[in-house]
Amino acid sequence: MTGPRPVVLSGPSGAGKSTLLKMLLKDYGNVFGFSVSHTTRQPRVGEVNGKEYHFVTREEMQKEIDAGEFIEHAEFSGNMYGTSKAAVEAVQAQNQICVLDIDLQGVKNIKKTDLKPIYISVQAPSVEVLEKRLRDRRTESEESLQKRLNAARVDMELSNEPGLFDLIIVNNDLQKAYSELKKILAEEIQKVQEIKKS
Ligand SMILES: Nc1nc2c(ncn2[C@@H]2O[C@H](COP(=O)(O)OP(=O)(O)O)[C@@H](O)[C@H]2O)c(=O)[nH]1
Ligand SMILES: Nc1ncnc2c1ncn2[C@@H]1O[C@H](COP(=O)(O)OP(=O)(O)O)[C@@H](O)[C@H]1O
Repeated sequence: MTGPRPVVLSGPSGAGKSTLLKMLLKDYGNVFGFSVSHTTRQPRVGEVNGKEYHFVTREEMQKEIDAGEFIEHAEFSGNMYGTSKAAVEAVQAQNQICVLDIDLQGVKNIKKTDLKPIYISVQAPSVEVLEKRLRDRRTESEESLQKRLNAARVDMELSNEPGLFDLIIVNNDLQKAYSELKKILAEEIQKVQEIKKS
């Protein structure tokens, strides 16, 4: 049996992907499972190894990439990020909808695989709003913030490419954005809930 379709959440750093994902996992904890990526960036305060990310060194990650253990990987803002085969398989083994939070390079590389997810881009209403959200989040140094804003400008432009995403959510009002997200996922959520009931 083929499991439920995975979901890709992409979009600039600070657009609200993790916030929306947390809401989904809170409301449908049994239906969705997060694909825990690997990264070489430092953990933020409150982040737990194995939960938000597998925090690894560049050497460790390169070794696993060379061993063919990754579906995709990319360099973002001076760090490596990647989705291991094991991360996706762990979620699929539970018959859950696998959610991947990946950048645009990841989206392009996932398109070359047979994963066939629903592609969703989460965008902020403007670069100015994005900058304010990132500053208020207080997770980034000034250097890291500027790198993210530069990447965001590129993301905002390239994400409009026709056919790249199934849906672009402009996250202005959080509840509205969440409703849009739930709406596009409704059919898939229902399928999983029915399987779990039977
Ligand atoms: N290609 C790819 N991108 C990833 C992966 N994991 C996270 N990212 C992206 O890396 C970027 C930075 O993520 P992070 O450092 O957590 O910062 P945040 O998005 O500001 O919370 C975001 O655009 C994520 O979507 C991955 O496994 N592969
Ligand atoms: N609609 C919104 N309005 C105001 N602030 C928001 C909204 N959505 C998210 N935020 C805040 O913006 C910051 C960035 O959101 P986050 O989910 O961390 O983004 P991402 O995961 O895309 O990097 C967080 O501090 C979050 O609480």
